[in-house]
Amino acid sequence: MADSAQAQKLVYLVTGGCGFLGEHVVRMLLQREPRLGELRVFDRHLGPWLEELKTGPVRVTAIQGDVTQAHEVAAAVAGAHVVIHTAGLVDVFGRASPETIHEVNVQGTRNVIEACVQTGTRFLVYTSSMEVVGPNTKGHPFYRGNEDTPYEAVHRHPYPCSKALAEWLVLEANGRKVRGGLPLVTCALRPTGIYGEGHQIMRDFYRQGLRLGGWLFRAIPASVEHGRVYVGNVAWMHVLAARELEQRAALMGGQVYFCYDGSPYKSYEDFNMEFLGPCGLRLVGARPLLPYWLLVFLAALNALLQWLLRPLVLYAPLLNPYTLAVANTTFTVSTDKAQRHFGYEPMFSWEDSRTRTILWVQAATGSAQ
Ligand SMILES: NC(=O)C1=CN([C@@H]2O[C@H](COP(=O)(O)OP(=O)(O)OC[C@H]3O[C@@H](n4cnc5c(N)ncnc54)[C@H](O)[C@@H]3O)[C@@H](O)[C@H]2O)C=CC1
Ligand SMILES: C[C@H](CCCC(C)(C)O)[C@H]1CC[C@H]2[C@@H]3[C@H](O)CC4=CC(=O)CC[C@]4(C)[C@H]3CC[C@]12C
Repeated sequence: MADSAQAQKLVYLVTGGCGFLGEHVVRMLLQREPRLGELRVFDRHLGPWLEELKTGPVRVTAIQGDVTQAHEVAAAVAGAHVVIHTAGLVDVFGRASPETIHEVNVQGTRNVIEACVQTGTRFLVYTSSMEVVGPNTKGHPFYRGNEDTPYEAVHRHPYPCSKALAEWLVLEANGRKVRGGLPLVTCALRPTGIYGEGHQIMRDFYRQGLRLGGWLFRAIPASVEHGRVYVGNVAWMHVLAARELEQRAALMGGQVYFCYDGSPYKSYEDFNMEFLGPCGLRLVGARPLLPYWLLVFLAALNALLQWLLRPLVLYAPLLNPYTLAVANTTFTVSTDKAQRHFGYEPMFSWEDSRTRTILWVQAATGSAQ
């Protein structure tokens, strides 16, 4: 990546490259990174769609592996110029144990950092989350906040705890000497709730609506705003950050960036209706149909049932005390830090993002009208 080697082809590694975000990062790199010579896609579960990418001009190497296994990570990282670490266990529903979440998100990230240090890879972009900041357990609103907005970040749930610790590890590793003696340069990107093609929870809401005869029932007041960002823009931000890390190492190294775009500020449910509405669903109620205390009770009941049934069956509904608290607490970002530090502008307008997502929901659910 030095001046004398402008034409040098680079090796990128994307961990979690077959996930919702990871697939978009992989495709974005292939479309928008002209210096890409080889793209390594590392995931526990490889997607069949990778095969079609292997016929293009860039060498695409699919690596089935587990980030919790240090030797597998080190083998994948060896010889890579840049690592984009998106692999993670995204679980706020109690499907996995706290230990497993920690193992994948924290130990997995530690393994990636150590592999960079041991093998001489200098540039690491980490997919963090808004959840490392909040919403906190006290339900304090974070209204149009930026990376410097003071906020009492208090974590109890295993997922935000693990993301916060992993992010800290990544930022703390900035400046460590890698093999060969040069410094590691790291940064962390913090998406808010990501939406777009491949968003499984959106599909779950659609199916839930169908089961209820095409109706969804408002549970959260429309005044509670929830930050959302389109997956294509999050992917683009990763690609740009990775590209600029060397030239702007002093500015970007050790920094965090919220992921943002022109998506409107709305409640979680009203935002989802931007896509589910055109697919035939209706949201009933200008105000929540159930009193909040009843939702709290139902969420607690779900948590109790999950605990009681665990020896027999996995019961993991969308509503639990944690998801209710997140959905019911305003958390929106307003920042231009990524633009100032590495020239990020959203690649997709809100209209494009909306259209693409609607087309995906329609195709994924066979709901085109
Ligand atoms: N979905 C969202 O709204 C947000 C996600 N994030 C972060 O973005 C990243 C990607 O999330 P999504 O794409 O939504 O999740 P996802 O579950 O679709 O993708 C995660 C990928 O990581 C892989 N993976 C999981 N455990 C692994 C392991 N032990 N070894 C190797 N690969 C493993 C999975 O197979 C999957 O392909 C995660 O780090 C998550 O914390 C951050 C903010 C919001
Ligand atoms: C599933 C929740 C909505 C259910 C509300 C109910 C039961 C009342 O209808 C989702 C509300 C907010 C979501 C989370 C948020 O977008 C932030 C996230 C960031 C991440 O890093 C991972 C995903 C998530 C925790 C996301 C998960 C679903 C919600 C809790």
